Amino acid sequence: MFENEKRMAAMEALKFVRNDMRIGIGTGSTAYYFIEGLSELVKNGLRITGIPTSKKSEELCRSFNIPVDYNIKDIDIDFDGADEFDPYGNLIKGGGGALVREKIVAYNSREFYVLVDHSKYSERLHKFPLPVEVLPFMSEKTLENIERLGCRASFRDDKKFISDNGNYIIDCVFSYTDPELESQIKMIPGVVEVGIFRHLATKIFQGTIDGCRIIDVK
Ligand SMILES: O=C(CO)[C@H](O)[C@H](O)COP(=O)(O)O
Repeated sequence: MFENEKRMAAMEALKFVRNDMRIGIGTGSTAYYFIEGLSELVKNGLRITGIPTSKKSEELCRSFNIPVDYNIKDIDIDFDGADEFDPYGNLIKGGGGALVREKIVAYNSREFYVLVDHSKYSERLHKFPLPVEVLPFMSEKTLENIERLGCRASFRDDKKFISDNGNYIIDCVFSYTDPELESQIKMIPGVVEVGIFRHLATKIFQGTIDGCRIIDVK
């Protein structure tokens, strides 16, 4: 859905990539367009090092001959998609189950550029269930503890979905996903990471019917 908008967001963001940059490479269908476009630039001589946020994106990079290295201290810009964003640049991420690595890369990047289609915007985060990665150990209790915060929660694909880190994803339906929930959920033992990304995005590239809108996050 909205493939053209996703492609336009990715193409606009690619204009910010320069020689010798170390860049975070996201996960998902919008990130795919970014990786595809990046591979063309690399083919034409651009020198960059990529830090992929999932095994899938790493495989894609390698198949496109995009150099990959995880032993990088400074990441210039991270480019990734999102499931939902609000006017303050708060994000829900993890629809593809890659939230742990995505958050590590975003946190350690000087800039974090988010690539989305128009449908991802909400005045208040409520449309997309909040993904939470949890350890398998006593995960039923972890789910119960998360539900106590006021949501309906379920294991993704009845525990058949296993993250790149060997963990489960719990999808949590809140009537409103208050960004403040990030720290409350993270406090629960067994929780590895929460798909709320606050104070991380620096620019949002939102594909629209006739182009791409760039939002600078204050
Ligand atoms: O967080 C993610 C993966 O864990 C993705 O960035 C998010 O799900 C958006 O994906 P898409 O670009 O396919 O809509």
